[in-house]
Amino acid sequence: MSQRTFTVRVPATSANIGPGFDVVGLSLSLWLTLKVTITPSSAESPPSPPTLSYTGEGADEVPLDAYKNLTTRVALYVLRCHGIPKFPSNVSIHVDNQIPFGRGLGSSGAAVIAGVILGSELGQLNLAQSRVLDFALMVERHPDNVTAALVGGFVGSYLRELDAVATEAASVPLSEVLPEYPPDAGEEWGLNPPQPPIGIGHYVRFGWSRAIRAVAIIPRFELSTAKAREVLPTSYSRKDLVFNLQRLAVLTTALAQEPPDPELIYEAMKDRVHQPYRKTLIPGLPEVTSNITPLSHPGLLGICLSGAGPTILALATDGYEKIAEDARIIFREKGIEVDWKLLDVVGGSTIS
Ligand SMILES: Nc1ncnc2c1ncn2[C@@H]1O[C@H](COP(=O)(O)OP(=O)(O)O)[C@@H](O)[C@H]1O
Ligand SMILES: N[C@@H](CCOP(=O)(O)O)C(=O)O
Repeated sequence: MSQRTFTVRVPATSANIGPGFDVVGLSLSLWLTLKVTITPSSAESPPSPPTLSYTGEGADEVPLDAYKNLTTRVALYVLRCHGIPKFPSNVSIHVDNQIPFGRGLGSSGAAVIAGVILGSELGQLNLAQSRVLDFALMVERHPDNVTAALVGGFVGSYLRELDAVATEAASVPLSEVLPEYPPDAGEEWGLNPPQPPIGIGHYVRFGWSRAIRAVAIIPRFELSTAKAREVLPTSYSRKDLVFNLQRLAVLTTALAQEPPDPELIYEAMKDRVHQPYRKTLIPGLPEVTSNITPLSHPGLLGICLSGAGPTILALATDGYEKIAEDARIIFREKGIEVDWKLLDVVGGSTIS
């Protein structure tokens, strides 16, 4: 048997786009890339556990132990669900990552999608795209990032209502889906991990005007998505829900129109479901989103928190640098330094 190599690429994502909390996501031109080599065992190359190397964003903090790293733990979960108790021998994985951790640009969603695809490739399982999504949704329970990272573009998704048995399978604690440590010497994990119900996630890809680019203004601090979800209320007023539903309905079509209409989009990117609560964690958020407008910044269409933050996403057709530099000034007044990147909407995950 000869050496096998393949490459998995998964894009960054920006979820919510204002009113679409846990519903819409946009794939953006920063990539998580895995280069995988599987060398057949031989006298010169005896079986060995997977080796991981890592460059780019998060290189100084990401675990390189395959039983601790999110991507490889997800891959192992997929393998175990298919009756394969461990990684194949002699797998080496080099990860190059452009997606900053904990900034609201979908780094964990990308790592999860990469892990499911990795598991499918290592086990030669040939998982269909919808099944990849099912596995990803067992780990990352909101569909917006993982769906956009998998299929690419501007995407809306929902989770199917599950029957009682499937609900139980899908509500297993993550620690059981992804046990963190290898089994003790001489033992193997059982082959009965919770299987994802079939067809959990459903999505549709919206149109996207080719004129629109994304300015990501990225504060130099991390905010975990879990922490940014803890501050959200468990119930909302009808007024606030209607506010968001009205805007989301308009936004999904407005971002496909040529030319895009800033007056329509700026208002349609406002939100009352998550951003008002997250401002306590992101000093400067309300000032940036209310002081940078299409009137003050020609070319701007709309501005919102990217995912759970702290990154700010500005959609624009021009004036990118002024938008970013003025946001920098506002954040600096709050003692926060930022980096910014001009990004494009890209296609989804690939294996080559
Ligand atoms: N490429 C990666 N490999 C391994 N773990 C990752 C990778 N990307 C993200 N993670 C994990 O996900 C965490 C960030 O997830 P999260 O808080 O949801 O923020 P984000 O908005 O970046 O998705 C990181 O601290 C790290 O533990
Ligand atoms: N809808 C989620 C999206 C989280 O995205 P991330 O990129 O911050 O992980 C939320 O707003 O909590």
